[in-house]
Parts: sequence; structure tokens; C-alpha cells
Amino acid sequence: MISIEGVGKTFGRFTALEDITFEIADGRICGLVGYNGAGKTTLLKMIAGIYRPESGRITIDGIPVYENEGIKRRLFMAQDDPFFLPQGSLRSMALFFSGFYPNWSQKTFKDLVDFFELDPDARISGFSKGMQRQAALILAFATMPKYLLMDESFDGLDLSKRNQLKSIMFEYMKKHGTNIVISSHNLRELEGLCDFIAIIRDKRLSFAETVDEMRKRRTKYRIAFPRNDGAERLEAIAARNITRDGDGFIFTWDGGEGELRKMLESSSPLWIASEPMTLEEIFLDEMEDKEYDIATFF
Ligand SMILES: Nc1ncnc2c1ncn2[C@@H]1O[C@H](COP(=O)(O)OP(=O)(O)OP(=O)(O)O)[C@@H](O)[C@H]1O
Repeated sequence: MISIEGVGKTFGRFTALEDITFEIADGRICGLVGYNGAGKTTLLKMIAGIYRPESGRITIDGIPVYENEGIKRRLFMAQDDPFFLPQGSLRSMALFFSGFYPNWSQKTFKDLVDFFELDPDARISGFSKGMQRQAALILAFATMPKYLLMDESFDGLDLSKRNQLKSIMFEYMKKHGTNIVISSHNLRELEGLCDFIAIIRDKRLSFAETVDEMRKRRTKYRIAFPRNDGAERLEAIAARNITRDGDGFIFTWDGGEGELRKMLESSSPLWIASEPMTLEEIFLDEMEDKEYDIATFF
């Protein structure tokens, strides 16, 4: 279990994160989501024990990470900007990592090198960006981590490799009960992969909950009214993101359909239909973006 309690981080006078608290149970694939600069990498680096939190504490299985070498050998952070030895090949990196990570699996290393069809003796710096990403992921999984932290790991991979990576993550998690945390700004990528989502916004945790809980709390509805005052009626019940859809409206609402029908009884809606929200819709719903008149920029 990863436990983050009241954690904050500053860089000089700049506050990157404030008072972040949540827990990630073992066997979960957690999506860490936020806009550019939200603090995802900073939080992952604190979980990995690379940065020391300035306030609060992060423990893994009850043990503070930053000070604990033993835990660091059981976790791996696949960084957005992966580390390779200068002139290093996959084989030399394997030798290097196998000395540090006690669970290193030469079999997994070999199987993944074959799977991704990379030359283990070629210089990694000569690989394309996507191939370097694959090389980093091969090394990450071959360390057989109990905790795997992945920073934007889908970036630079083509569609087929992204799907293969998802299958590898599932299989690895299923077999080893690993706790995987993956940061991303692409919610579509995380749909169907993560069962737990933490969203960071304005340096703070917006929420952290299971995807099932998230979906239960918010629903997207379609509705049509017999009169023209539909928008006002929806605003009156605190519906959000109200948009016109043909003769009706689409909106989100934090409640069940039964309750909604009751609240709108006096408006005699022609019909109401509900549908689950995608992760991307939930994220946008949560973020409530500032509105700019882009046309005035030019
Ligand atoms: N080493 C550092 N020194 C100074 N400021 C930093 C450092 N690392 C991160 N920051 C700042 O902290 C904030 C959070 O950065 P971070 O890289 O964690 O965001 P992120 O959510 O991973 O962004 P992105 O999605 O763009 O990768 C940013 O404003 C960034 O400029």
C-alpha cells in the first residue's frame, strides 16, 4: 500500500504541491492525472524516494520511502526522460540494473527484448524516441518491481505498442499483485486500464477514488422539455455543463436518475436518458476550465 499523507513540495520559493493525501491499495493500477505542470512527475518522484517531501510523509507498506534503500530496490520509476548509461546498450543496462535490483529477471528481460524486437547490443542512444521508451520499459519490468511508477509511459509509442504495453501491465499486475501508478494527461489512454484515479489540480488533490466510485457519483443525462425554459430548469437544480443537443439538452449531475426525475417532476420532461461518463468527460467536468476568447489573440 502506498500512503501519501499531507504531502507538499516546493522548489525554492515556488510551491509545486500542497497537502496531498490519498492511499493506493496493492493490486491497483492508479492513473495520476492533471494538466501540464500540475505536479504529476514531482509526486511520482516523491513516491519513488527521489525527492524528499517537505511536509507530510509518504510510506510504502508503512515504511517511509525517502530514507529506505530496501524499498527503493523493490520499486521502479520509469521516468519520462529515462536514464541510460552513456554508450549503453540494453545488455549493459541489464548488467547494471541486475546488480541493484534483487528481483531482476533475466528471463523477463530476454522475453521482452524479443517481444519488442530490439537489438540488445545496439547503442540505446541510437534508438528512436519510441524505441528508447520501449527499452526503458523492458528494463523497468525486468527489475520485477513490487511498485511500478510510470511517468507518461505511453508517450512516443505507436498504437500497437501502446496496446501491447497495456497487456503487459495487466498481466504483470495480475501475476504479481503489483501496484502500478501511471501519470498521464491523456484520459482516453487510461480508460479501461486504470481502476483508480487521482486528479491533481492547482497544486492540490482534486480527488482520488476508484473508477467505479467516480462513475457512481456523476452521470451524464440527456433530457427534453415540452417548453422553452429547459436551460433555466436545469440551472435551478445545479446541473453542470449544460449543452443543447437537438431539441433537448445534455448535462452532468451528481446524483441518481430517480432523484433527478423527482426534482424535475414539475417540469414534466418529455424524456430523460442517462449514460455513463468517460474518464475524459469526468476530468473535464472536474476541471472547469477558464474561458478565453482565443479569437482576440490574433
Ligand atoms: N526541479 C525543479 N525545479 C524547479 N521547479 C520544478 C522542478 N521540477 C518541477 N518543477 C515545477 O513544478 C511544477 C510541477 O512540475 P511537474 O513536472 O511535476 O508537472 P507535471 O504534472 O509532471 O507536468 P507535465 O504533464 O507537463 O509533465 C511545474 O511548475 C514545474 O515548473
